[in-house]
Amino acid sequence: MMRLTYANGKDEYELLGQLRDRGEAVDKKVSEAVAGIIGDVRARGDEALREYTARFDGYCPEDLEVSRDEINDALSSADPEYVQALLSAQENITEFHTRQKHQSFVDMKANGVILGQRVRGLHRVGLYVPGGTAAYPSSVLMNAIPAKIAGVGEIVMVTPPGRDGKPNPDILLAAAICGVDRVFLVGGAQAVAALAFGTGTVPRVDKIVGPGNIYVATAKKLLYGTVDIDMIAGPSEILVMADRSANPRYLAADLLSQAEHDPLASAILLTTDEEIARETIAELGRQKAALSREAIIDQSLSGYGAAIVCRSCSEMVELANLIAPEHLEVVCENPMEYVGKLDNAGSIFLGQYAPEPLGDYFAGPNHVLPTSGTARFFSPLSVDSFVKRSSFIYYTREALEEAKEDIVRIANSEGLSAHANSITVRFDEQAL
Ligand SMILES: NC(=O)c1ccc[n+]([C@@H]2O[C@H](COP(=O)([O-])OP(=O)(O)OC[C@H]3O[C@@H](n4cnc5c(N)ncnc54)[C@H](O)[C@@H]3O)[C@@H](O)[C@H]2O)c1
Ligand SMILES: N[C@H](CO)Cc1c[nH]c[nH+]1
Ligand SMILES: [Zn+2]
Repeated sequence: MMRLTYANGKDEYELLGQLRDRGEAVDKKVSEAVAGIIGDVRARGDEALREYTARFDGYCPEDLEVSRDEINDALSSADPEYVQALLSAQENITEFHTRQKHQSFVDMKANGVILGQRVRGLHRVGLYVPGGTAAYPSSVLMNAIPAKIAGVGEIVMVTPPGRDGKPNPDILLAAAICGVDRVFLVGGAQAVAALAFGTGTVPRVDKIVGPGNIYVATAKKLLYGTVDIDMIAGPSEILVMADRSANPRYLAADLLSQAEHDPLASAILLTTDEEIARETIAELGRQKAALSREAIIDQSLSGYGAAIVCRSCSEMVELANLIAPEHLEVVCENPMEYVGKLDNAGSIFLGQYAPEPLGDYFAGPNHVLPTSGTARFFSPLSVDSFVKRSSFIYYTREALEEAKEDIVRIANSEGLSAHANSITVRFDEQAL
């Protein structure tokens, strides 16, 4: 295995370690500050929420909730072609996620026993949408659509106000399209705390989803348990596997698409062909100079980028499974052959015409994916992320009597005589 660097000189395994650490960076100072904000919002509710909004966002709107009229206006005043693009994306995302839906079931056995599982949407979910340049309408779709399909009772969105105290119109538009129920202009750790505890204004939710900066992510981590959370999404990642059939121009474009997200984003090329590696590196230089986010791209490529020349396709597969990337492109001949071998990736893009941004915006699968190597054990955001299951059991007297001895034996082996008694009391007058 040989490594051609975009800009630095680390070996493959040092790079892997760094990719994981990015997602785990816990800043003690930030944790302390966030714990303080959480405690304050819990104790003082809206008063604290307003104070932090004014301090961190520079302005606190009189009414923290965006009115229904304002949400509807975002839809009526938007560019119709943009609305149509979002509606087309919505259709694909809805179709894909509908396939994920699990039904409740009831199993009625011949002896009168009834067993079942009820699947229901969470009652109320909070959707965090970042402010600033990373406010992505597409992320509103990716969070709200599976929540709707799951049957969530109410979707409450929070997003920081802009410096003018107003919401981002594209975010409001996406909220209107997806049927988000309520929108509040609050952000940061204080918004997460408000959703977790409820304040006079912001209602308490069962689960908080959506990405955010270090303050938001730390608040979600600290409040997990008080409220459920989706995941802590770290900086974006793309890993591309390419053989000699690949086009370096496309490879570079796809790597840059994720590098532009964040200075901590990672863009790595694995290839069996040294010439492809060299040409892709040349293309990266040429294309990035023409893009608007060159400074971010430079930091991302030099910090967490690499082109690695592998001895074989199976070595590429081995390395891909080790890295467990958020996005994995397979730009090889017969890409379908790889699907069953790639165990650790958030989302896999197959062939020359499935570039990563297709998944970010349009194809249908979710773009909220595990990062920093957590694709080893986490899955993409899905309808399952928004449901709760309860099982139920009905037994007849006869069925319980038949099971009695087995249950009592197991209870006694655990030394739990009250458990055993709860069974025998129903059949034995002499029991307690
Ligand atoms: N993985 C994904 O899919 C994805 C998508 C979109 C955005 N993101 C990430 O979301 C993040 C967005 O960050 P952002 O800052 O633009 O928006 P944000 O909404 O996450 O954070 C803004 C809030 O941070 C708080 N804050 C700022 N400085 C603070 C301080 N000193 N102390 C306490 N609180 C403070 C403020 O309350 C402010 O409202 C980026 O890191 C981006 O990479 C990830
Ligand atoms: N690629 C991002 C997740 O890593 C999601 C996104 C939103 N908009 C564009 N891209
Ligand atoms: Zn993206």
